[in-house]
Parts: sequence; structure tokens; C-alpha cells
Amino acid sequence: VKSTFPQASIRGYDVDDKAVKLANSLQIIDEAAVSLEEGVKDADFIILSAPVESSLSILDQLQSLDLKEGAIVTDVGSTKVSIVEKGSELESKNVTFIGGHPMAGSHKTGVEASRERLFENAFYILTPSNGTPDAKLIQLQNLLKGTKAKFMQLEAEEHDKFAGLISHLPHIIASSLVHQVEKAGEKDPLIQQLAAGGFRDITRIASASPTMWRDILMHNRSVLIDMLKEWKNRMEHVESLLENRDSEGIYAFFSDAKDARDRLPSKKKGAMLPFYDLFVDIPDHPGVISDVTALLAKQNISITNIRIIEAREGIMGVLRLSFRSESDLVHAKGLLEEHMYETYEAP
Ligand SMILES: NC(=O)C1=CN([C@@H]2O[C@H](COP(=O)(O)OP(=O)(O)OC[C@H]3O[C@@H](n4cnc5c(N)ncnc54)[C@H](O)[C@@H]3O)[C@@H](O)[C@H]2O)C=CC1
Ligand SMILES: O=C(O)C(=O)Cc1ccc(O)cc1
Repeated sequence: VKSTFPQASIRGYDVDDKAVKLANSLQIIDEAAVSLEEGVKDADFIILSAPVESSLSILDQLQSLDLKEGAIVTDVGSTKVSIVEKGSELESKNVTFIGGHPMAGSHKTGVEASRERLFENAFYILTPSNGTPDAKLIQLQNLLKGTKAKFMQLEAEEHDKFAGLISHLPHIIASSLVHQVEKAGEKDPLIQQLAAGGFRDITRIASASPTMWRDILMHNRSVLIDMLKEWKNRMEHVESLLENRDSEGIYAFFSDAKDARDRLPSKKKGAMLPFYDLFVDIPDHPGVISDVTALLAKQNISITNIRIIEAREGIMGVLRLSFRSESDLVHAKGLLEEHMYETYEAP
């Protein structure tokens, strides 16, 4: 928002004080509000970015708070039907609710996982309802144009079906795989050590916030129940291919999946790329940053992003280094600790 509207003032509120403080010191917000009430009064736009169940509770609270006439409220939740239904109640206050879902992110949570270009080239779904004035929809897209996302309008029901299939079901499957390996690992701890490569790729998302995912499942229940039935049928099909030693069928199972996977539109820079962050405490004296980067360069560890956080005069600053892979991160951490730097990873 700031890149397009430098004059805009962004007020942030979170039930967790630490989150607001960090957002303030990273200059993601201009001002911390002490309460929801203070945060929303006079606001032209209100963006809810809490887990779905919490956003529903915030929408309830907004009903009894003073809001500016004509204000636009939107959210970024991963499910839309229940949110859009609750949001429409704000019409009685002359406030427009438009559901939103930027379809990009990562398995990381918290303010520290925010990125200016996170939504670049990603689809940003908006779910206006029949009564949503066109002018309000245009105003919201205009506000968000600095994200450089590709806006798309969907019905809330349609959204929940699509997101269920491409995001929520895969999340359940990833977490189930981790459970299966964890269970087997109780008997045979070597299994966990061997779980690398493909297993880590396919299960990365299982490291995401359990609160966020509980809420997503609770609010896309019926869609996911149907999809799990279909999934179980598919697994039974694989099982029967194995039981029947159907080598041709097994080949076709993989070959058809490969063809379909290879036809998917390619990933564009900026969208859905995982990142691995390491935070390094840096004393406030010249040359420290070049020392850190030189140490990593000598070991051929590439940094994909670097940012200095909270470097005010006279205090210890924090350097955020982003890497392409977890192994680069682990390597860098070891190296910097050997050189007496204090490091820590984002939760
Ligand atoms: N993580 C991701 O990759 C993506 C997440 N989303 C959606 O965005 C929303 C937020 O997700 P994240 O930013 O990842 O979660 P997060 O856990 O990083 O942030 C959520 C924040 O909401 C705060 N919060 C909870 N209840 C609150 C309340 N009643 N009032 C004020 N603040 C409250 C929490 O303290 C926390 O700081 C979720 O609805 C999620 O479905 C959408 C696209 C991508
Ligand atoms: O980690 C990833 O790759 C994601 O896909 C993150 C994500 C999680 C939830 C969403 O609704 C959208 C994106």
C-alpha cells in the first residue's frame, strides 16, 4: 500500500502486543492501535488478517463499533463462504465487506514472515457479492495494486471448492505423511534421519500454523469431507493396482500424473516461493555486514535476500538473511556461530 500511496497512514492492531511492536519497528505499520476500537475508527479501509475463526469474531465486534460511513472491510482468509456471509451484515452500517484471498504465502507465520513482494504475480481472489457496488471493488483493487498480484473474482462457494482441492486437501495429505513417518520412527528412529529430499519437499507445508489450518478445515468442512472420500477411492485404486501387480496400470498412474504436472503453468518469480530465514545479531560498528556476507560467500552460500532490522544508533541490530534452501540455512548458521555471531531462526 505504501509504495502506491506514500501518504496513507497504516494503523495496526493485534491481540498479541509483540506482533504489533515488531510490525511497528519494521515499519510495516505507521502506528500501533491499543484496541480494535481505536484501530478501526475513522479508517477508510480495514484489512483483517487473522485466522478465519478470529476474523469472524472480529467481524462480530465490528458490528458494535463506530466505523466510518462508506468504509471498505476486506480479509485475507483462506476460506470465504462463512466470512462473506458474516461480512455482509456490515451493510446495515453502510460499510462494504469484500472477501479476499491472496493465494501466496509460506509455512511461516508472524510479522517476521512478511515480504513486500510476497503477492507479486500471485492470484488474489476477491469474492464480491451481488450487492457489492462496482466503485467499492475498484477502490479496493486500487488500494492493493502495489502488491502486483493478479486479481480474479470468484463466488465464495467456488473459491472454497478450488482452494479445498489445490491447497486444503494437499495440506491434510502432507500432515498425514508426517504422522505416518513419525509413527514408524518411534520404532525405528533412523527413518526420520533418512527422510530427506522428496519427503521434505512434499511435507514443507506441514510446518505451517496449526491454528490457521484448524480454522481452514473447520470452515471448509463439507467440501473437504467430499474430497477426502474421493482421495480414499484414489488410494484404493492404487492399492488394487499393487494387489493385482498391474505394472501397466502403475506406469499409467505415474505417467498421466507427470504429463498433467508438466502442463501446469510454470511458477513465476515472487509467488509461492519458500524462503528460509536466519536472524543474526549484529553489533553496531562498520564492517560487520560485509564480514557476515564475506564469510558466507567464501563457502559459496548464496543469500537470496538481506535486510537490516532495528539498526538504530548505539544498539545491537538484527540482520535477516534469506536462503534458498534449508541446507543453506543450516550451513550458514553453523558457520556464523563458529565466528561468534548469535543467530536464531524465525518460528
Ligand atoms: N500463511 C499463509 O501463507 C497464508 C495465510 N492466509 C490467511 O491469512 C490469515 C492470517 O494468516 P497468517 O498471517 O499466516 O497468520 P499469523 O499467525 O502469522 O498471523 C495471524 C495474527 O492474527 C492475530 N490474531 C488472532 N486473533 C486475533 C484477534 N481476534 N484480533 C486481532 N488479532 C488477532 C494473531 O495474534 C497473529 O499475530 C489466515 O486467515 C490465513 O488463512 C492467506 C494466504 C496465505
Ligand atoms: O506455503 C505455501 O506454499 C502455501 O501455499 C501457503 C499458503 C497457505 C494458505 C493459503 O491460503 C495460501 C497459501
